[in-house]
Amino acid sequence: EEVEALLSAGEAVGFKQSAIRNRGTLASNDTRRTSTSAFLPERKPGGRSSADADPIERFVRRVEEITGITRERHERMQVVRYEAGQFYRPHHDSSPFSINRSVHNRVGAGRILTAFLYLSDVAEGGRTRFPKVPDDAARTKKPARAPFLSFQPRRGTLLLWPNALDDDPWTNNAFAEHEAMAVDEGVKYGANLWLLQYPDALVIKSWGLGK
Ligand SMILES: O=C(O)CCC(=O)C(=O)O
Ligand SMILES: [Fe+2]
Repeated sequence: EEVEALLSAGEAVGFKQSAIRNRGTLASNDTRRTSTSAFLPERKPGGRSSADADPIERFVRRVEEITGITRERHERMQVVRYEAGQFYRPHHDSSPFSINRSVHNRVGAGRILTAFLYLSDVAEGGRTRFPKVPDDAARTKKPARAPFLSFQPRRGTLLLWPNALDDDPWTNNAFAEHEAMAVDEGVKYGANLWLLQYPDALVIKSWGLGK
């Protein structure tokens, strides 16, 4: 039900060519990311709807419980869509924050955790792969293949990973680099919920996403 609700919310907003940040400025048509995406409306901290009536509300509460990070520090959810052949090359979800730590004005900065929910099964391709994390189990089974950690999308499965270092939240965890491999067949959907070091209000404002 949560998956269905997130898919319809994405459809309602409409999927657009995903933008990507290049040294702080937004660039679409980037060859590193060919998928489309939709940012869902902000979930107001004061405006908690009933979890019984709102499956997205149930999902958000579960993420709050699991991570201990409440919605003031959630970015707007982003639903992503990949058709066959589409991908997102290796990247880090959190921007480097060294330019001016005192002003939280760069979108994508301070994304300390990523919660990524698969909204569809993908039969072939479309894996989420962490090219800096050796996967010893996979290497033992298939020495020639899959030496790095990767996941096949399964509808309803949540991946949660740390983008920052525990003892220095402004420094990127290099192992958190990841990519969405090209989908071979079918359509892949997922939802990003980025959990922030600071409340999201300033980010939304500076990126022009808010009212
Ligand atoms: O689609 C995936 O498997 C990962 C998506 C992703 O990395 C992102 O949207 O930042
Ligand atoms: Fe990502």
